[in-house]
Amino acid sequence: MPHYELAIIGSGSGNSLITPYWDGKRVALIDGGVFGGTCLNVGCIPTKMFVYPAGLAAAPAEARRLGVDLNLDKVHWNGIRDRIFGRIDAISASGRRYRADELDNVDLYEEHARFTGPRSLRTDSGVEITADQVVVAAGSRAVVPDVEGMDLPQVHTSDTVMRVDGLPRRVVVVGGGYIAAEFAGVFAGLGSDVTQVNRSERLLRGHDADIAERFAAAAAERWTLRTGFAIQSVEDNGDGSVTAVFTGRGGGQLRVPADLVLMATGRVPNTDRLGAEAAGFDLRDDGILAVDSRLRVLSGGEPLPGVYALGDAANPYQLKHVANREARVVAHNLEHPDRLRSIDYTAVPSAVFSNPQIASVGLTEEEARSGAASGSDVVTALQEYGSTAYGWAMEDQEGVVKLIAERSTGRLLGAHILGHEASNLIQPLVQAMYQETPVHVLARGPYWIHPALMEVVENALLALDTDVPADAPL
Ligand SMILES: Cc1cc2nc3c(=O)[nH]c(=O)nc-3n(C[C@H](O)[C@H](O)[C@H](O)COP(=O)(O)OP(=O)(O)OC[C@H]3O[C@@H](n4cnc5c(N)ncnc54)[C@H](O)[C@@H]3O)c2cc1C
Ligand SMILES: NC(=O)c1ccc[n+]([C@@H]2O[C@H](COP(=O)([O-])OP(=O)(O)OC[C@H]3O[C@@H](n4cnc5c(N)ncnc54)[C@H](O)[C@@H]3O)[C@@H](O)[C@H]2O)c1
Repeated sequence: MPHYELAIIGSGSGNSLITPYWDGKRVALIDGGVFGGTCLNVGCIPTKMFVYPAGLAAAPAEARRLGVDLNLDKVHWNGIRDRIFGRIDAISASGRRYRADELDNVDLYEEHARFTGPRSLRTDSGVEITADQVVVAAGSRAVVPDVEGMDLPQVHTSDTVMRVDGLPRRVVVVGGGYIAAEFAGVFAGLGSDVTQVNRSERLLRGHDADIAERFAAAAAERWTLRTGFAIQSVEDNGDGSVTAVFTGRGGGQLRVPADLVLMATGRVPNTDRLGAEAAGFDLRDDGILAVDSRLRVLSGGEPLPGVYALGDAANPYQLKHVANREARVVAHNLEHPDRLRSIDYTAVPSAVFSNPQIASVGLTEEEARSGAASGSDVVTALQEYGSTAYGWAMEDQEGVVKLIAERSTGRLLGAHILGHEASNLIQPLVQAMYQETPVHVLARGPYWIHPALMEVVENALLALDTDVPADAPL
């Protein structure tokens, strides 16, 4: 039975745990899927590599508003696809080669494994592995509802949709979350006829209501959006196409013919396939492993020494920058068991890379108002991109910055941006929340470049009606 000083399940964020500290120490890296995990192979990176050219392809429509006639000649889907995966597959392969062939101290097990105890595992081929320390970095996977037609070749999840041959003419996107919004933007931008269908009336649940509503309005300008319909089945039309069939809340039926159906109906942590019970690991109701602030897995409410978890299997954010941060904490704790450090989830931002883009951090207005000691201590500001000089240059009609702050302290409680470069514009607000910089200091202390688009953030900060001390920057 091979014994290791460290065993890691998952080669996504888990791969980064093998620092030089482990040189000369025996490490097992176990992954039953493609080396490098979700973000690299089927997640953040390839999706954004499609988002960018889709934005270019959508440019003629926007340029016309500004008096520039552009024509889109052709979108070379297969060329875009092959360029993207030519780069990604090579990175995955070289990472695999490095771990499998070039590091003498690391054994790569390319198969699924389950726990038989807190620090013992069995792989599908029957190899029994024990380790002094163990990390669960097993990620999450796409789930689709149990309805007829999910096995048809035209039905995809985010795992497979980016590799299809040829740009599909008619695309149905099922769902209203991040993945649905991003792929609807990509396919619509590249020229497919997209219909997005969501079960509930509201898209992007969990986002600030003003932002979600404005996104829905903007989306409906770019593709067909239907809400209040749940997927019932996908039917094979027998001619290479399918029909996605939906049931309405009021009982009506919606039938949408398509060449491709993307199921973007959520992701679940891979903890149900880990043998977590055999190991005695505590699971939360949402299936995530229960961990303490040092990211040690809990058993009966108590941390198991030397057993850590991170990423989508251990936090509800399902974001790569959170998994990366957790990996840094776990890497430290594995190497310094006598000086454990805690994870800090202050001001975790996220972005939806659709068209338009959304970025947010902190509380929504609803959350802030329901949580404040007094509702009157919450102030908000809504600043349109179109109210700033750069917004005039862009003739922008939909971008907006929404800020939520505490009146008495000037503390920023939440920031939500919809529009061009939202994922970049939000960063000073993330910093302010993290460093607890009052909004009047952030607005009036540092200089803001004129007439950059970032002025929309400065103006939103200035518009917040917070109490400003007499000696505040002018
Ligand atoms: C389409 C899409 C777009 C995304 N875009 C973004 C984005 O723009 N920004 C962002 O921050 N996040 C994004 N995410 C989320 C991000 O990809 C994840 O949060 C992140 O990759 C999680 O990393 P991880 O290390 O926890 O898991 P993963 O990278 O999924 O790694 C887990 C690995 O464990 C393996 N594994 C699981 N169970 C076992 C087992 N029992 N035995 C052996 N191996 C096992 C799996 O094969 C997998 O390779 C996106 C996700 C998707 C699907
Ligand atoms: N840019 C990013 O950071 C990014 C991009 C993509 C994914 N992600 C991460 O991946 C996670 C998963 O993304 P997602 O979009 O799949 O999940 P999600 O939870 O955001 O959205 C799932 C959607 O599917 C709908 N749905 C669920 N079951 C359904 C059913 N039976 N019929 C019809 N609709 C149904 C839900 O109403 C919801 O709108 C996200 O939580 C996010 O953190 C992040």
